[in-house]
Amino acid sequence: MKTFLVVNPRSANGQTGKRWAEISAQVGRALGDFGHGFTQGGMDAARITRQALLDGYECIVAVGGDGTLNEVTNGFFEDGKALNPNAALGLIPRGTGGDFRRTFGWDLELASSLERLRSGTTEPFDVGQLEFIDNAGQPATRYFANIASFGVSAVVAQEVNQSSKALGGHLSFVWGTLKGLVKYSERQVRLSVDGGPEEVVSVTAVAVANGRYFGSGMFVAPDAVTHDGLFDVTIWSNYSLSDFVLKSKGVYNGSHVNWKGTRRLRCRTLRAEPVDGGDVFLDVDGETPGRLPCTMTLLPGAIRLKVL
Ligand SMILES: Nc1ncnc2c1ncn2[C@@H]1O[C@H](COP(=O)(O)OP(=O)(O)OP(=O)(O)O)[C@@H](O)[C@H]1O
Repeated sequence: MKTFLVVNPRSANGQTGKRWAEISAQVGRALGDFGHGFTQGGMDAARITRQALLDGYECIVAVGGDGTLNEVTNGFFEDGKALNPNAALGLIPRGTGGDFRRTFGWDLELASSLERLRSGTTEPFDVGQLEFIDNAGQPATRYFANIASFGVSAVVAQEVNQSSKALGGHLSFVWGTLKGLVKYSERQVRLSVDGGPEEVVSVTAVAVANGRYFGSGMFVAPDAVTHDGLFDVTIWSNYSLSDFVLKSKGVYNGSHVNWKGTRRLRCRTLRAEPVDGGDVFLDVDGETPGRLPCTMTLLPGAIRLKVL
């Protein structure tokens, strides 16, 4: 498989760029010839990915955090269709949050990533398609690899992305979660799943999950599978700052699914709009591109994923 690496030099707090000579030498020893491009800013990874696929590369590897993985995933699609459904997405995780890799139990060691990339194994990979209102107020489409959510999670993501993440992934998110919960007030949102009847739910956060973790290790969708053709949706209602502080362990070990305010369902599409017309923001694989109303649609096995 012709391999191309999309490298975010700023990921892992700039360590990826600083250590690139060393990383690329190891990649070359493991894979032989490979192409690569450095990202320069927002959505650059998608542009580079699209070009690499058009140039005939069959395996595109995101070298960065969940944000880079999201942008690379976006680059696999044009006009709602995969450019090459047989092309594979790979990951050399270099992020601070690292939620996507946790679903698969992948560590941060370069040697284990290279073992995955060297193996010929791929599996079908479901991708989420999100139609929403972007930060400029325009209708937009974005794809997601891991989890799209709305409610307090987006306020937390905004807090975390504005910080330097110098505390490291976990502490940055714990601090961001506390600040987000102080700022956020519960919102009423009209939901409809798989085109069924509308229902108004009280939203602390709603996570529409392909993978299992968000918020730097919160085990929000413990049973999600990235090739089962379904979103796992977790709805958190009427949780307060004190719930999260006093019972935070449950969010990280998955036992929150048994709490009174947690509800779960599975679906292929979900539509959401705020009841009172105010802004409810979105968190898409850790980025905050806009707000509701939105429609999320699962594209089953839309591309392939490099696994061991
Ligand atoms: N050259 C660059 N300079 C500054 N920002 C960049 C550059 N290239 C990409 N970006 C931005 O970096 C963000 C993605 O960062 P990424 O997720 O890879 O790393 P991270 O923040 O360390 O990890 P994580 O998301 O897992 O916490 C995106 O918002 C992207 O637009």
